Amino acid sequence: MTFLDRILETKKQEVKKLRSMIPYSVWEEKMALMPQPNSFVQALSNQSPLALIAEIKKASPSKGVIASDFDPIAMAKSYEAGGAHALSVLTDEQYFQGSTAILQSVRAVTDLPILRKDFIIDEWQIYEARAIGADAVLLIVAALTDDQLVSLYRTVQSIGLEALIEVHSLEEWERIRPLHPRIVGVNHRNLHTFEVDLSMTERLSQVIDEDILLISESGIRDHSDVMRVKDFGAKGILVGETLMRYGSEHVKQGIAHLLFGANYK
Ligand SMILES: O=C(O)c1ccccc1NCC(=O)[C@H](O)[C@H](O)COP(=O)(O)O
Repeated sequence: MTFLDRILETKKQEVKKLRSMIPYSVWEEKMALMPQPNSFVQALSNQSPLALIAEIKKASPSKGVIASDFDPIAMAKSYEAGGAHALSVLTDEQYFQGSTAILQSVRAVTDLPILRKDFIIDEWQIYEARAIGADAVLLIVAALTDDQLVSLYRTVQSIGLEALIEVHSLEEWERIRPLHPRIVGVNHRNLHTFEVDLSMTERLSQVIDEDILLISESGIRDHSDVMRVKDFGAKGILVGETLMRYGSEHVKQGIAHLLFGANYK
């Protein structure tokens, strides 16, 4: 069993339990009260030098606890003040120490578009995402069959959310191409070994259509990495650990260093 299989097995059990506790009608009522989602794609388009999705991430399977003094609200405010164009919030509890409550608390303090970062396998999670204030959800191609991808993507669109569809290989890109996504995430982290390979963006940017917003994800450590993926063709980056390690007091400067380099004043 691979690590991804393990996560998906846990997720299946979690969703089964939650589905039996909270029926769809609860989300339907809550969704009706929510304001229109903020467009993730719009917020990330045409940004210079590229768009930044800043991630709120307390811990991860590859690194353990990243932020021991985790304060998601302070972090969200600092990300916004530092110029992030959108936020990503981990809601998986078991492997990332995230939660839907964290996403809701972040929603209350920012108008930036929020991506619900989780292992989405069931439409129930998409309705929940909309009801708690997310504007977009992550769909990981490696975690889904073609039928699931089509059906979950349609559900996302039917309730006015957007999907960041994440690929790790050329084969996965070919699987989602017929969906004509507007935004695609290329994840540099191998989900089995956790190794990070930035050249994944280079390889995939050669085949991903020019008009698609290509977001480079994972393992981006400094300005030279940012420039590297930008040169490869990325239009945006998704960064968690590097920014989280600055802490909310220093992350504004961290974003400037990441995007503009050491000479930034
Ligand atoms: O971060 C992990 O260790 C991880 C392990 C297994 C599956 C997914 C994982 N991360 C999810 C992400 O996609 C990252 O949180 C995101 O791309 C940010 O990465 P980073 O900047 O390296 O924190």
